[in-house]
Amino acid sequence: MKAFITRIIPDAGLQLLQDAGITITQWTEKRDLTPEELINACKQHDALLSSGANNINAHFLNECKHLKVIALLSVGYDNVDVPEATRLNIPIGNTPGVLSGATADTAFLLMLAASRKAFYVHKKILKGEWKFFDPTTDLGIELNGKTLGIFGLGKIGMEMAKKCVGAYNMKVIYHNRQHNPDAEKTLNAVRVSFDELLQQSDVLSVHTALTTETKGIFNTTAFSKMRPSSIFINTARGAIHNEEDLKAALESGTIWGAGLDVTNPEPMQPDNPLLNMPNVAILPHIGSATVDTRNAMSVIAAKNVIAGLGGTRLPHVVNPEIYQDWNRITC
Ligand SMILES: NC(=O)c1ccc[n+]([C@@H]2O[C@H](COP(=O)([O-])OP(=O)(O)OC[C@H]3O[C@@H](n4cnc5c(N)ncnc54)[C@H](O)[C@@H]3O)[C@@H](O)[C@H]2O)c1
Ligand SMILES: O=C(O)[C@H](O)CO
Repeated sequence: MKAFITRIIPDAGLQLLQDAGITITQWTEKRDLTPEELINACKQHDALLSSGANNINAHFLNECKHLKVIALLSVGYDNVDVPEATRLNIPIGNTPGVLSGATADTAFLLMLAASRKAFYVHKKILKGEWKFFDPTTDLGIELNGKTLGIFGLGKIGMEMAKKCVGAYNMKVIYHNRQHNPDAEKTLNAVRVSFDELLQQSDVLSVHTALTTETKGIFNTTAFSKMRPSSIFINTARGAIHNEEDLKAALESGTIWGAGLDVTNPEPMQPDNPLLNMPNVAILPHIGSATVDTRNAMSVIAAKNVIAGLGGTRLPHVVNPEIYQDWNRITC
């Protein structure tokens, strides 16, 4: 059995695949594969282990319907046409849970960096302007006792909420499809409507998946309901906010600041004005990028590949409905 891997992954995952007797090809170039290159590579393999950068759309899936499994090295799967994969009986695996702490750390880092204009004043040092800290424009704001609003209180949102309560005794409100009884019990979190989340948050942190419902939901209308002193954080997916509307809200003082680990499109271009705004902190989608977390993700992804190639249920499957009728699985 042969697996194609679209980026360099940690040895922990590679070792598991090799121990299972799977022949591996890894894409090691510093650029992403083109769609055609990905299809051509997958035609020679039985399984795909994919970074979030690949567009697993209906065209790809129909060209590569022989694949026994597609294991993502991510928890998000908005880059995959899941209904089409399900129709073609291709199990899709992801890596939930193990990256929640690291991604919440990234949201926390961005919150703090935006609140103290840290990236902006750091750039002043690089420009030889250490002495020119301007108390009329460069002062930050504090977070102690402020209200944290979480949009999408799942695994990562919960980790972010815990950190903010622990560090700054922040009050937690959230907007979610369902109640989160754990957060309500342990953090006194209060579930609110979307409008209340916008109106009451001092820091609003986005932790939902990108779906048709959440795409572009943070637009001019949403920003106009937020507090002028508020900070918008997005570590989920760039397309959940409208970048032009965010820029306008920051320029006009409709909101105070922003921290982004995800942009739309990615990569963000170096001349993007957001990169030079004082109250904005931007990172290049590094949410899960720690040695420990990437090791753990590679192990889950490898286990998903091994299960898929063995014709058994993936430990972490996005489309479990394909297992409703086991006879439909072709091994
Ligand atoms: N920056 C990064 O590197 C990075 C790393 C990991 C995950 N992510 C993103 O974070 C997302 C969340 O990951 P998670 O593990 O916390 O997922 P999760 O499923 O545990 O949590 C998502 C929560 O959002 C809620 N939700 C979904 N749609 C909603 C809607 N329309 N309105 C309100 N709530 C809604 C869900 O009910 C759930 O509670 C992923 O889908 C991924 O896109 C980014
Ligand atoms: O969804 C995820 O896990 C991250 O964004 C990594 O791509």
